[in-house]
Amino acid sequence: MTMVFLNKEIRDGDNPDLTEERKTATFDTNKMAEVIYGSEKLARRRREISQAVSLIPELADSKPLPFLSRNEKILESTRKVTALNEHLPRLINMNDEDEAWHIHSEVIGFEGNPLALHHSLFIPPLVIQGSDEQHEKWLGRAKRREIIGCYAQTELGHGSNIRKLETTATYSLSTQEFILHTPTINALKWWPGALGKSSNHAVVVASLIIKEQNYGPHLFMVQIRDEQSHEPLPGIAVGDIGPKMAFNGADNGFLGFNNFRIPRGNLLNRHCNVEVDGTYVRPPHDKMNYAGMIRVRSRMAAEQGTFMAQALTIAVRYSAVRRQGFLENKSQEVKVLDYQTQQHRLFPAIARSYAFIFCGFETIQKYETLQNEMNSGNVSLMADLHALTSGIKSVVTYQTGEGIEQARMACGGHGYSMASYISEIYGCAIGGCTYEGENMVMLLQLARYLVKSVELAMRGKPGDLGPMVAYLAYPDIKVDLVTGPEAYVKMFQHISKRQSIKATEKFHRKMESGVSRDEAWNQCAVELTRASRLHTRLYIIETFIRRVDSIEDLSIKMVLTDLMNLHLNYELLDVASYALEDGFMSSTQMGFIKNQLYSSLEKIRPNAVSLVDSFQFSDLQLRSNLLNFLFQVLGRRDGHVYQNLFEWAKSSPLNQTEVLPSVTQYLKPMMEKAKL
Ligand SMILES: CCCCCCCCC/C=C/C(=O)SCCNC(=O)CCNC(=O)[C@H](O)C(C)(C)COP(=O)(O)OP(=O)(O)OC[C@H]1O[C@@H](n2cnc3c(N)ncnc32)[C@H](O)[C@@H]1OP(=O)(O)O
Ligand SMILES: Cc1cc2nc3c(=O)[nH]c(=O)nc-3n(C[C@H](O)[C@H](O)[C@H](O)COP(=O)(O)OP(=O)(O)OC[C@H]3O[C@@H](n4cnc5c(N)ncnc54)[C@H](O)[C@@H]3O)c2cc1C
Repeated sequence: MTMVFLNKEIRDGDNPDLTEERKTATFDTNKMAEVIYGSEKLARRRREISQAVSLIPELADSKPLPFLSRNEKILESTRKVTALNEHLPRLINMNDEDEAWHIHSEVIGFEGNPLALHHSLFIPPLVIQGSDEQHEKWLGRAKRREIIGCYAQTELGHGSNIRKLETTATYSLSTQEFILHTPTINALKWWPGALGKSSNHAVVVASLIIKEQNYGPHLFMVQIRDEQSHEPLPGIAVGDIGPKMAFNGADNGFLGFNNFRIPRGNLLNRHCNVEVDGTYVRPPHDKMNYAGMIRVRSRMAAEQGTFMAQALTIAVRYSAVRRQGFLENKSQEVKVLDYQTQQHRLFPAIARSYAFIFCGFETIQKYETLQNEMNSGNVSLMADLHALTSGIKSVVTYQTGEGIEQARMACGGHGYSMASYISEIYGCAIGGCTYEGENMVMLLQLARYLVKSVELAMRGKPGDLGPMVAYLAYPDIKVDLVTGPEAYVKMFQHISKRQSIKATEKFHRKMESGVSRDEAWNQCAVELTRASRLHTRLYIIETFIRRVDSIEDLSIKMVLTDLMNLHLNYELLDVASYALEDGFMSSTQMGFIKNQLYSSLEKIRPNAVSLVDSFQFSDLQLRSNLLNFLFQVLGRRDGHVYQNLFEWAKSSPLNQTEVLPSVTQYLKPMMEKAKL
């Protein structure tokens, strides 16, 4: 029997400690899910999809993944994703990217799979950069998965500095073909997901050469394997790059070309072209070929927010059933969630998860606007969005890594077991600090934009500043934090503005002292990245406040206001030294922030479990469902952790035999020898 309470999912048979938590909720988790996922329909669809998936046995893991070899992992992830594809048209709206993302993370989890990049990095550049004719030729086939593709940009020797990619695509006037070539070992493509063994096509980024002139990186559609035999085509060397920190269900690969010819029509040419006679037609923006990267980065805030939310769901539920030590009542040990230190570890990270997801909605919408504008030839929004998403991808990936690691530690010893699933989530999420632009490199991209903006403000042209950086020209007026969120924003604006100005002035001083521009930039780089982080954290705070302001349901608004206040105080405390330094913040204000922070922890405590329940991750998604497979068990919705941990241990292949060969071959002879 299911008891209906504000939190709609209280079930008989659940661990009573968790049931108790769910009863103290002051809001309805279904309603909160609507806020998290953007609408009643989206939240409901997620639940419906999870429910439907749970009824299809072949979509469950057939074996516990941590116990599998690399080959078995790839086989299993491929089995699941192909089985999923069979069911997909019945389960989701095939045109809805959110539904597709949800069902894949539900079924595949964090191991990766050979089609993940096909949908997220092969089809999108084809859509963005391909002409109508090229869509006609490849898009349908790709969408129907007649062909499998990946995105091959990074090389062994270069990832960040795309202008120095060494793979060349030389236009041959006589045959009207491009000749792809890998001139050195360093020029081998290296890292692309699903390139090694699964893909038979790739969008390849190579330097376009026409009549010995280098026109920089361009995108080409390249078939790399035979469609029948799946053997590499002559002139192609391709393979897997070996095991990684995570994503071991996917075959990240290498790729080399030996004067491999492709037709002229394989240059993705919606925005640029090479005509038959070798005339180059420029795109409307120099960095048009980088647009796909803006797209992926714009999706990373929401993506990473949900990664962290999954780790926190596991850690918070576990913290409510784990009892250890005493507070006042010496007859019963307390839930570890009652310790202030535990709350301080987990609750600010919950707030960040919400903040990143809300911020993610805004960036995805901004990207969609950019895409529409680009389609009609307007590229004026590109620079702003490039700067914004560069900062956001860097800050959210780093803070998500911190949050997931705290979630792991908050689970004590069991957090270190793969039964927690947290290490797998961490391995996947932390890759985000590197892929789609190494974080420092991307922070420095945003810094270029901030420096230019400060220079505009200094030249007395504040009117030329975009809305995102208008605050750089605001006067400094002291604020009283008691007055609420707006005062926090103003305090943060002051801190961010001051750091941007300080870094810019330092940069100018260096140049004035005779140091070259590039060298001066490098000597200020740490200060510049600090400016970028502050600017981005300010932006995230503002999106959180905007989202909470827009909510009508009072019970939801109240708990999200608590969460937002926690976020504001936690973030400001973290950067307070910047404002204490110039006296903009007083030590009294600092004390106020700390007290507010501790009081937010207390306010959130009764809602903690329901705040993570609201993400509505299924046990399958958290790999906590022991019914389908003996797999990770710590974040189970029903809270029955201990008996399932024991089952998990029993399922270890090591326990399938009492005496291991390691004992018979080595330990026993050693002990026997010692007895002689
Ligand atoms: C379940 C789990 C699932 C999870 C599934 C996980 C899957 C993971 C898949 C991963 C895929 C990948 O990693 S794919 C590979 C991704 N690779 C990257 O992201 C590479 C990062 N590097 C870059 O983007 C570039 O090289 C960059 C750093 C920007 C430098 O480029 P350049 O040298 O050409 O440019 P610069 O000289 O520095 O700058 C020149 C100007 O161009 C502007 N500029 C630069 N990029 C711009 C852009 N995109 N849009 C607009 N403008 C741009 C700058 O602001 C400058 O403007 P001014 O200031 O006005 O001059
Ligand atoms: C899980 C995963 C999946 C990936 N998938 C793909 C894929 O599908 N397709 C693809 O093409 N690529 C992929 N990549 C590659 C990825 O995009 C690159 O690794 C990434 O862009 C970083 O580039 P790099 O390896 O050259 O790092 P480097 O640039 O070599 O970074 C090394 C260090 O140098 C520093 N550094 C470099 N340049 C500067 C600078 N200008 N200023 C200051 N510091 C600097 C960095 O901050 C870093 O600390 C993937 C990578 C991973 C980890």
